[in-house]
Amino acid sequence: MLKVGLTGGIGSGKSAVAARLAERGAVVIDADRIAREVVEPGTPALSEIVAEFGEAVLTPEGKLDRPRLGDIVFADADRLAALNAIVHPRVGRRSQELMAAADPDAVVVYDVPLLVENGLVGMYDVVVVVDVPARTQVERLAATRGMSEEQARARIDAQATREERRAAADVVVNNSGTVADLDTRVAELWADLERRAVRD
Ligand SMILES: CC(C)(COP(=O)(O)OP(=O)(O)OC[C@H]1O[C@@H](n2cnc3c(N)ncnc32)[C@H](O)[C@@H]1O)[C@@H](O)C(=O)NCCC(=O)NCCS
Ligand SMILES: Nc1ncnc2c1ncn2[C@@H]1O[C@H](COP(=O)(O)OP(=O)(O)OP(=O)(O)O)[C@@H](O)[C@H]1O
Repeated sequence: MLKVGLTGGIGSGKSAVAARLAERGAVVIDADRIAREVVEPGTPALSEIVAEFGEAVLTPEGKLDRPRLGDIVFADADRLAALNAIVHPRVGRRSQELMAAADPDAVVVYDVPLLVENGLVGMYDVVVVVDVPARTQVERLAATRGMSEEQARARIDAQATREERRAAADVVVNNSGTVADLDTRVAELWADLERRAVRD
């Protein structure tokens, strides 16, 4: 098994890269998706979040009101740390379970935004960083998720810097160009990962 940690800042294009790697045969484990699953209604994590942040972070249907909680935690580092302490250990455990269950011959890609922030670099054979300037992150988050510049900047500021991420990278995928350019970059990346998988 080749274990690949795939990371990048919010809106950098990690999921776009992960989807293209999955098409080529990689097993992709998506930390954002697991982070959603562990806070579904009825979970202990959701109860802990309500105890910490109050009923105001629930929708009338009893689900987590994600935009509301996002506005709270990305404006206050202490509150974000409190949320992370509830969610991250559960995401870590679940992702390890999925990794352990994957085909031993697979290229397994863990798509995780906070790989550098959470000190996970040493757990992977290869660390791939999807890299764009902050301005591009802001533009794409506005275009695709309707985020204001302020909301986008608050999230970017809660993450590692571009330099910190690049310093941790074995491979940097530049996603400043078009989607067609990204297809080419991912074809090169896949060839590189396959070479590494054979060597391992
Ligand atoms: C605050 C929440 C409710 C906002 O939900 P929302 O649906 O708006 O965003 P979503 O979860 O899709 O995340 C989008 C992106 O935001 C960034 N982000 C999310 N959580 C964090 C965090 N704790 N610190 C820094 N950036 C984060 C990532 O780049 C992520 O890809 C949610 O992000 C959350 O529960 N975060 C804590 C768990 C976490 O760290 N998840 C990231 C993967 S483990
Ligand atoms: N080269 C590109 N040109 C234009 N748009 C792009 C490009 N690459 C990705 N996008 C778009 O930008 C948005 C953000 O990309 P994506 O969701 O893959 O980022 P991400 O890094 O996974 O973000 P998050 O951290 O929020 O999960 C998506 O809507 C995606 O389709």
